[in-house]
Amino acid sequence: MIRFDNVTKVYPTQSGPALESLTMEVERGEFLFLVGPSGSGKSTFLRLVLKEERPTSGRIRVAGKDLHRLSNWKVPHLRRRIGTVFQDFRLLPNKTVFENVAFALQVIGKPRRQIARDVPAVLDLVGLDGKQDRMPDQLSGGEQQRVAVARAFVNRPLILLADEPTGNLDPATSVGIMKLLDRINRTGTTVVMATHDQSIVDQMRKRVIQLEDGRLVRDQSRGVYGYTR
Ligand SMILES: Nc1ncnc2c1ncn2[C@@H]1O[C@H](COP(=O)(O)OP(=O)(O)OP(=O)(O)O)[C@@H](O)[C@H]1O
Repeated sequence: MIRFDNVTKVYPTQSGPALESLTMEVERGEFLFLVGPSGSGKSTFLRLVLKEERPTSGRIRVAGKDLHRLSNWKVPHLRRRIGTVFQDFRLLPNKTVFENVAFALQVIGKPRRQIARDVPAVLDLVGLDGKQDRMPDQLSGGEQQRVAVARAFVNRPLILLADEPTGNLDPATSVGIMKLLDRINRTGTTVVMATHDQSIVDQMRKRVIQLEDGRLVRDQSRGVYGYTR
C-alpha cells in the first residue's frame, strides 16, 4: 500500500537529511506505529506519502501509484484516498459536527443524498450520535478528535495517516481514540500513526518502525515503544 525505496529527503534550509535512504513497505490493511525522537523524520514521512513534499532522491509508491510520475492534477485524487488526523484536531470552528464531516464529502462533489446517509452513519460509528448539531467548542478534546476521525473516515479511505492523534488527550480518552482507529483498521483501512505515546504503543502491540535522525533503526512486529525520550 505504501512503499519507500531508498528515499532521502533534505529540506533546502537544512544541513543533514530529514530522512536518509529509507526503504520500507506497509502492506494493505496493516497498522503501523512510527516512533522516534522529535525531529527524527516521522512527520516528513507522512508528508511524503501525501505528496505534500517531494523526496530528494528515491522512489515512493502509494496505493499502486508511483508518486514521482503522478501529475499534479492527480494529487487531489490520491489525497481523497488518504484520511488524515492531527494532534490539534483541525476542525472548522464555525461549522457544526455534522457540517464538519459533511464538508469532506461536499468538496469532492458527493450528492446530498449520500451525505445525508453517510454522515450520521459515521458519527454513530465514532460514538457521537446525538451530538451532530454541536459546535466544536461545545465538545471535549476527545469528542473533537472523534469528529476529526469521522471526517477522515467518512469517505472510506484506503489509508489513514495519524500524526500524534492522542498528543492533546488524557490517557483514558486516548484509549478510546485508539479503539476507534483499531476498529477502522479492521475494516481494511491501512493505518500509519506517528506517536510519542509510549503506553498506547505498548498496549496495542502493532508493528513499530523507529526512526532516528531520519534513519530506520528498528522494524518490529507486535512491537513496543522501546526507547526512552
Ligand atoms: N519544512 C521544513 N523545512 C526545513 N526543515 C524541516 C522542515 N520540516 C521538518 N524539517 C526538519 O526535518 C527534520 C525531521 O522533522 P520531522 O518534522 O519530520 O520530525 P518528527 O519526527 O515528525 O518530529 P516531531 O516528533 O517533533 O513531530 C527535523 O530536523 C526538522 O527540523
